[in-house]
Amino acid sequence: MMKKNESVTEDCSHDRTMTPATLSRSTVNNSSDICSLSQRRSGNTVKYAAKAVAGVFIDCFTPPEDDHDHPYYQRKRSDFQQLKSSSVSSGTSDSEKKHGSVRSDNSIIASDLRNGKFTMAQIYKATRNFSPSLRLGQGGFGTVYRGTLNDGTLVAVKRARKNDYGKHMGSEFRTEIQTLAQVDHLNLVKCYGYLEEKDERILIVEYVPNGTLREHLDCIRGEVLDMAARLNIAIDVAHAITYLHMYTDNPIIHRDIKSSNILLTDRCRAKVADFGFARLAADRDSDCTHVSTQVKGTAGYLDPEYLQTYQLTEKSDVYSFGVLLVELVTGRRPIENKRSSKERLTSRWAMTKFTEGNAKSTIDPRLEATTANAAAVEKILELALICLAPQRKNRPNMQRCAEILWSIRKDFRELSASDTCPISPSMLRSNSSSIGETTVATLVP
Ligand SMILES: Nc1ncnc2c1ncn2[C@@H]1O[C@H](COP(=O)(O)OP(=O)(O)OP(=O)(O)O)[C@@H](O)[C@H]1O
Repeated sequence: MMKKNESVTEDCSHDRTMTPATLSRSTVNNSSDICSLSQRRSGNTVKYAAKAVAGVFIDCFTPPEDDHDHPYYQRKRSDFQQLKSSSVSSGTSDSEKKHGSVRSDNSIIASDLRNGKFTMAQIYKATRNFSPSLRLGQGGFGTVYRGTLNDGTLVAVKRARKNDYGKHMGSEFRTEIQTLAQVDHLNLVKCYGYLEEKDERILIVEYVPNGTLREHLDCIRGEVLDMAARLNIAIDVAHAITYLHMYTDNPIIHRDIKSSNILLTDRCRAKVADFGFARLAADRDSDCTHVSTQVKGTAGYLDPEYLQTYQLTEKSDVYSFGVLLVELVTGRRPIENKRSSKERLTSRWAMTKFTEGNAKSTIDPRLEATTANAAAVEKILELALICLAPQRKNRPNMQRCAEILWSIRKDFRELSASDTCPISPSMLRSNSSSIGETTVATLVP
């Protein structure tokens, strides 16, 4: 029996190693983000402010530990039983047996995917031979295409890159499948099926039509997201991560929460994608509080305590979520290399401004200057501050984040309804808190 705090050291031999490709996408293993850690260390007054604030707030944010019965979260796993029980490694050579009842005309419908009754020929048909015109994007795993099934269902077909790192890509593929097979939530991208055939590895997931959150914040897609949409997105993501942490068979740590992994629907609701790095957390029922593992994630989003200790808990996702909240407020990327050194690390910059009582200077200039927006920004940054607490014990859990965001959205809606005047200067200077009983202004040196 493992003692509390004893780490579970897992076999990381299958983990993706650092490659020029992964580095160029800012996805790091270990050392490259140590640098940003030391940057964060130097002169980081925000950390100490965060620590102080988080310390005081800890009581307010101590979650009901065993509240797994929140009515919002429903478990619906039955659809995925087949997926789960299927063997990922089956059928590279025994294709005939595996795909015995594949449709002769190479057509394909959604239930075929779930039942594993499909072949590469059908995938070629659905993607028109992986037509470049259907290419949706490229990531660490490979290239993503839009596909159309015979019943009209649109799907995203993720085709693993074939290269020297095949072995590692294969492990990433399996990680993604095993994780996806467990989850079923409105705010998580659904997995429809997967296929391993010869050197092809194909994952077919729900098609989410409206690009990534990052594309929207960069204004290369759609209209500017207003504050109401940003709050909805934050809440959707909080629900998705809460589900992963609390309502799956085994808790799942996403490990790569970031704006480019948040896909948007036509109505700008969020679905969290890309479980390639996901790691099953320590079993809820065991005494173990963390898993020890090679550091993975994306620069700018990585939990400093995880970087130092290699110990992964759900609170690492909470930290990344804090970075995401700052992105939603500021519109900036977590690391902005072209800015002055004070502004390069967006979270540090925004938290410093917030604790100085100058949250207004961090607001995305594309957002309208209204009192409702200004008030929401104050409260979102306040939540970000505790999510970004250097020590995980001082961070709220995701369920608590969702609750706080509900309350921020409620206040925002009420204020918006009566919001006809632009922001008053005194409002922008105010740094008072509505989270918990305590006023942040009184805690900041
Ligand atoms: N389910 C989907 N529906 C629609 N488009 C998608 C879907 N999944 C991915 N995409 C598109 O394909 C691109 C690449 O996705 P992918 O998940 O492979 O990598 P990524 O998340 O961008 O990068 P990384 O591998 O570094 O996390 C995305 O940026 C998005 O534009």
